[in-house]
Amino acid sequence: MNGVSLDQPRKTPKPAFPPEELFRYKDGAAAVDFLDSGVVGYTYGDFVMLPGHIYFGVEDVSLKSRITRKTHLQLPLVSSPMDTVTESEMAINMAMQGGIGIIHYNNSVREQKREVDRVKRYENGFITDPKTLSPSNTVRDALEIKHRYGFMGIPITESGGMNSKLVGIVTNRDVEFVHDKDTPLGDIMVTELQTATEGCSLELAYSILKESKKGKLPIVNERYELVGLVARTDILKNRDFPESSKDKTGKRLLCGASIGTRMEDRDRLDALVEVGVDVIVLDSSQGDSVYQIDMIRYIKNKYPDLEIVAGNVVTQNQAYHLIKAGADGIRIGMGSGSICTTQEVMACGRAQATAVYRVSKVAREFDVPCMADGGVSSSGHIIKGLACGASCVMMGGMLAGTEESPGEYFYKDGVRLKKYRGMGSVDAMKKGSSVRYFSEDDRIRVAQGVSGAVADKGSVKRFLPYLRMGVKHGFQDLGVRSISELHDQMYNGTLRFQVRTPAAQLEGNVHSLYTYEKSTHSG
Ligand SMILES: NC(=O)C1=CN([C@@H]2O[C@H](COP(=O)(O)OP(=O)(O)OC[C@H]3O[C@@H](n4cnc5c(N)ncnc54)[C@H](O)[C@@H]3O)[C@@H](O)[C@H]2O)C=CC1
Ligand SMILES: O=c1[nH]c(=O)c2[nH+]cn([C@@H]3O[C@H](COP(=O)(O)O)[C@@H](O)[C@H]3O)c2[nH]1
Ligand SMILES: [K+]
Repeated sequence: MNGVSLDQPRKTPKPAFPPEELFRYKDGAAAVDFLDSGVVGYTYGDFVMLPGHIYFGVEDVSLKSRITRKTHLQLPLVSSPMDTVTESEMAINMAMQGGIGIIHYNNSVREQKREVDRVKRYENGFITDPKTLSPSNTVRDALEIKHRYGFMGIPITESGGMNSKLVGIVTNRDVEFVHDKDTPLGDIMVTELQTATEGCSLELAYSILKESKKGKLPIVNERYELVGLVARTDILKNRDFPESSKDKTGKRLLCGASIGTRMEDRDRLDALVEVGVDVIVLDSSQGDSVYQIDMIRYIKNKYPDLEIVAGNVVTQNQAYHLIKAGADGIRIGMGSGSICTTQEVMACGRAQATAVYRVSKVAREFDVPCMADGGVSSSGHIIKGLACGASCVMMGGMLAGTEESPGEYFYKDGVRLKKYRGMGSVDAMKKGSSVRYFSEDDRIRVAQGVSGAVADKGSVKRFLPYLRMGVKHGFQDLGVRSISELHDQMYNGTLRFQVRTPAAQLEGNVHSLYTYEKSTHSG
């Protein structure tokens, strides 16, 4: 043993034992021993992984991964293309934290295009919809904004709105000692303004701010109309996202979007490509169809560089067909989602852990990354999805109750909730997806999902870092420092699993308590 004193920091992470000692005993089972079974399907709750040897800190764990052959992520998390989960706000925040969001298509082409465009144009630091006032607004109005939103530094424009001529700025200092709250802002606003022109880089905007020692820098177009604002405090915030997912330009956030496999989806595709979509997800519960194969070939022919995630699949043959057609990523899951009734209604699907294991094994032969989609309700499930061979994990229900998901919060029985529905629920079909479900003469609607509600989860700005940390701790316990190491250990049998009996599953959860509180994340 290479003795290292306890209070000395370990500079280069190194196990305390050589490999033959580290893995001396074959305890538990290899993935192949149970997940390869053609008879029984297992899912995340059915098993646990046995701990490995810790020889590095959580900060040494890297969660870098891929969603397609060429699309890299810093965090292996993806938000599902559902109309109660992913629009631009979710996608921006997913990408800022190193993951990616897939904009749903239960909307018009114009709406979906606009959402993707918002993500692609987003630049952290540039405020595109700042609160503005006009010269005839009063000090009271300015104080009201400060009271409500907690900030000062309000651009004053002729009309009081954006895209109107900039005439001044009002800061804390200007209103602080004004006794008459009815004083018009036009009387006290600062009119000698330091501005930057539309299209300037964030670096330039920040250097102007630093030099001028101002708090806010209005951005104007060639007609001196206000088009944005840069805040000094964002310089600091900007440093909080060094790991965001960027496209080939290195500047814009990554963004995905889903489409279907009908003729009209080709127009949708063109619109999305126009605004720079990075990943197209072909959204179907049963991906192995001639429709999807035609669509993959069509896309690869028209846009050879556009990355495609095909699916959904749960068998090796399904995956093989889509990979042969040209898929760059595979999405796995049929009936495992929290809102899914597919297995019940269609009698088709597969238990998720077995599906992920079997499909990923084939996709690995072709170097095509897999996404484990659905059935995730804890950080442990994310770790298990990755341990079964997935390169990233897609979530719907986990993210639906966050501030960044579409929809408003409401209260039921004193609990703050947000609506969450399956894309195959009657509710969602009524909104638009019914065209995908029924031919014109088909009057009978067969729903494949339900509509419900999930509890408030706060902001993904806090929730994703919590999930990231939970996953990193899991990797540390397993003794693996990266997803590729996890996969290597799983395939070569070093990573050990164990199936849990129903009693063991109960034991592994909270039990025997009269009451308890469970917090999903701090803050
Ligand atoms: N992952 C899962 O377990 C499930 C997911 N979902 C979600 O629900 C939504 C809809 O899923 P699906 O119903 O599978 O959508 P889909 O668009 O793949 O299929 C709907 C119907 O349209 C048909 N169709 C598709 N393209 C066609 C074409 N070019 N010509 C003629 N017919 C065509 C299909 O065969 C099917 O009968 C998606 O958002 C999906 O992710 C629904 C059920 C299960
Ligand atoms: O059977 C289904 N009927 C539906 O209406 C439906 N809508 C979404 N999905 C799929 O469920 C995934 C999200 O699952 P979770 O909430 O468990 O994360 C999603 O990512 C989808 O794969 C559906 N499945
Ligand atoms: K289900």
